[in-house]
Amino acid sequence: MIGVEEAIARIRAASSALSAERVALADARGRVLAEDVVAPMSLPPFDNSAMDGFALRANGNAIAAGSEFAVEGEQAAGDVARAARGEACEIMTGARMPDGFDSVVPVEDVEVLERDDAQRPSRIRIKSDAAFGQHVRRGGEDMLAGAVALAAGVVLDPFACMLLDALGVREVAVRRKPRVAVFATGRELVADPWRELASGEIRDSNGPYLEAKLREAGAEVVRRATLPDDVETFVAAVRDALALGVDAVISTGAVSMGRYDFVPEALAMLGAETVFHKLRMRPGKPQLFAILPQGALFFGLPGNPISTAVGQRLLVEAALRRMLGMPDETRWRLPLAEDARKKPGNASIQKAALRLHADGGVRVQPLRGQESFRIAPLREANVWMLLPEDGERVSAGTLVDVLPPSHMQAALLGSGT
Ligand SMILES: Nc1nc2c(c(=O)[nH]1)N[C@H]1C(S)=C(S)[C@@H](COP(=O)(O)OP(=O)(O)OC[C@H]3O[C@@H](n4cnc5c(N)ncnc54)[C@H](O)[C@@H]3O)O[C@H]1N2
Ligand code: MOO
Ligand SMILES: [Mg+2]
Repeated sequence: MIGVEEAIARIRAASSALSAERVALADARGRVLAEDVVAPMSLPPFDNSAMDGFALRANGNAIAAGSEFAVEGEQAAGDVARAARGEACEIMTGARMPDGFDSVVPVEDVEVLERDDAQRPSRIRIKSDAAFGQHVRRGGEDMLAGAVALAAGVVLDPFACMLLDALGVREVAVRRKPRVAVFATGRELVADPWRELASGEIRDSNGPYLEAKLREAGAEVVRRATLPDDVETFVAAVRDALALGVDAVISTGAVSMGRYDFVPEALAMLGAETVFHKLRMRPGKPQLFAILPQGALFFGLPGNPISTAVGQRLLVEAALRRMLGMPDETRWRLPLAEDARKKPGNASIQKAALRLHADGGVRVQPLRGQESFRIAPLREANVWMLLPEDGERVSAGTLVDVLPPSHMQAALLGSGT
């Protein structure tokens, strides 16, 4: 039996970046850049005023309080470049600096001495010393044309899109979304939320959970179904999914030791190569990973809801990140808020909550109810923590691995198709 890190390493080795496609920036939110974006222009594009006030020519010198200037004309945001004339020019925030002007005095730091017939200031006195170049936003100060604006592998979240919109980038090369199929197995499962449960039945919660999390992680769920405990039906469903050209098939249930745990048999029938089955990890021990004949990946996640959730987060997301050309994830290392218990000999992945403490530090709080059937503690959870194989107690204050919420790494990935 292999450990968690070896399992992740094997999954990464089996996953490669998908092809790129060009899409309009407006449709690219949440997608992952496949190529660096080079800034086609500088930001700001031209020297402009940061304040409403008066543009002056300081010519490299400070301007003393009490200095007076004749004002000629005005320059508003949107006005074209203007040739230098006069000693001062009325200027608005965002307006292009007129040629030859280099400093701006805000309107509130100015006394208007005279006005023209249209009641516009024609002579001003500045109230306090002004520094050369003040309140001017220089062209290219934020970003220079030709600089790498965003690197390949970056998620186009709203911050990234704000930059690209400002740069006038119309189209970007992004990775194709991984296409996945999700099959929840078990004849006890009821997919239709309107149907009354018969004796022995439960609702399918893994299927909708996986669909939501896979989308959030950047995948497109092209098929999702609830299947009975029947190997032939399962094999047929996987073949149909492969015919749709999926990159991965993800199932839940039927990977343990029960009479109806048929997934290993189905994989043999499909001619798949099983890379691992069972990990030194709790919960989620019977995780299965295989490669289907056409190269699609197969994840057999154990049926208990928490085992499914940790398999998706720890294993499936490692593959999706490679497919999307994203950097492999780096875990956070944070101190435990209190002692945590675990079984020796197995890594333990636990429901946990990052909490901000009065001292300003963030600590990882292990939550009550770690059993793999318990989903109610997830109401409090915001991360998973991963404790090492050795030992049965990890004491408060120890730095532990934390898997951050995937949306914090993957931003708004796949919030719709
Ligand atoms: N004799 C042994 N029995 C079990 C072992 C073992 O080592 N020896 N391992 C246990 C562990 S650990 C796990 S995890 C589970 C894994 O079971 P399976 O992957 O075979 O899953 P099922 O048997 O189909 O279901 C397990 C459990 O989860 C519920 N379930 C399944 N699918 C869903 C779903 N879509 N939504 C909600 N709940 C679901 C199912 O009803 C069962 O209660 O095996 C242990 N047994
Ligand atoms: O490994 Mo199972 O997932 O403990 O419940
Ligand atoms: Mg079972």
